[in-house]
Amino acid sequence: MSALSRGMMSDDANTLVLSPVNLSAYATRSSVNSDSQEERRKLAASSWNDVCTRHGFSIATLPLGRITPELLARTFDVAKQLFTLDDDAKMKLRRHNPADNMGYAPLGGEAHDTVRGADRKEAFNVRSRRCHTNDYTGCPPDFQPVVEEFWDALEDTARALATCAADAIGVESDFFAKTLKSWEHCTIRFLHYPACDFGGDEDSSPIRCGCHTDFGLFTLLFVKDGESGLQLKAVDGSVEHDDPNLPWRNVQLPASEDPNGVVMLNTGALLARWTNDAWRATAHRVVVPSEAQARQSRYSIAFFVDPDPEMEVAVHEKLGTPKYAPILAGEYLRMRLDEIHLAQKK
Ligand SMILES: O=C(O)CCC(=O)C(=O)O
Ligand SMILES: [Fe+2]
Repeated sequence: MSALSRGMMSDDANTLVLSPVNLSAYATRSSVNSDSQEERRKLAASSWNDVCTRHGFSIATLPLGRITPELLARTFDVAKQLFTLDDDAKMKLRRHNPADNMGYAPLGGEAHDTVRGADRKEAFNVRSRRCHTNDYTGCPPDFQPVVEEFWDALEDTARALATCAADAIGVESDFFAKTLKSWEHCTIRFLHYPACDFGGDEDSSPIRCGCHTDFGLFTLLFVKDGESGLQLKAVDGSVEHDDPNLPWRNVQLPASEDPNGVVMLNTGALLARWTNDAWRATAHRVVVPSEAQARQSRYSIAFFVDPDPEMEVAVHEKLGTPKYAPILAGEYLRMRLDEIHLAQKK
């Protein structure tokens, strides 16, 4: 467990301790629609709203719906087995291209930050089995069943969070959730950042994941053992991308949280656009903060939640004069994915 990620420090210019938001009233199905349930939902929506109007990152404690610490641990185990395959075996899992965004993506395949160079990460992407054929040939035997169980749990929870987001910004409860039917554009991305050289400080060390904002509605991010390295820029006003005037801040979990029992929630650029910038999309990156961190692997799992591609993303009339023209969700995602792959070719 990383001491760095669970320090006793409070917020300062260099660190941001993520606020826990209690979303269980949304994630746990209850047949009883009691007043207290209603109160808990209101509290959840308003506390998530409070974070997201400042920056997009918060945490929720597991279990959240069917996402339990136990299922998460099993999922990390199979992901680790996959990344521990030898290089030849992993190259056979390579099905990654901009059009389908599935399968293995080797080291050096993506650059978010063209100045710092390619990300020091390898990834394996899985998409909804209802719309896509994930090819698990060559994966460890338990990978597919565990990942499918995890996917189903993620879907349920993401739908609940979409409802909470709509309540939080004061539009119809199903405003976002009704755009999540096919899950066609959602992706689970398993990430492994292997051990690497340490250059003396984070700026002269390899970048594990370059500066970016997530594209979609929101991302559920799980970081094994809460390993450090994640940094963000808490934005002010309508800044979405990397503003050189804002400092990078190290993300920390509250000391009271078990790092393997939380999920980080991160709102994406599409949601910022959809809420007319009422909610933030926050630039973030993963660096190598110390020699000790450089010496070890870092594992994380991101579930990128994107509306179905044919859904129109138009600012709700309750959210003021639209700053953005309506766009189809699929068109928007394609535009953002192309940006990464173009940057990589530069
Ligand atoms: O691995 C992490 O902690 C963050 C990964 C991330 O931001 C991403 O893949 O979009
Ligand atoms: Fe991200």
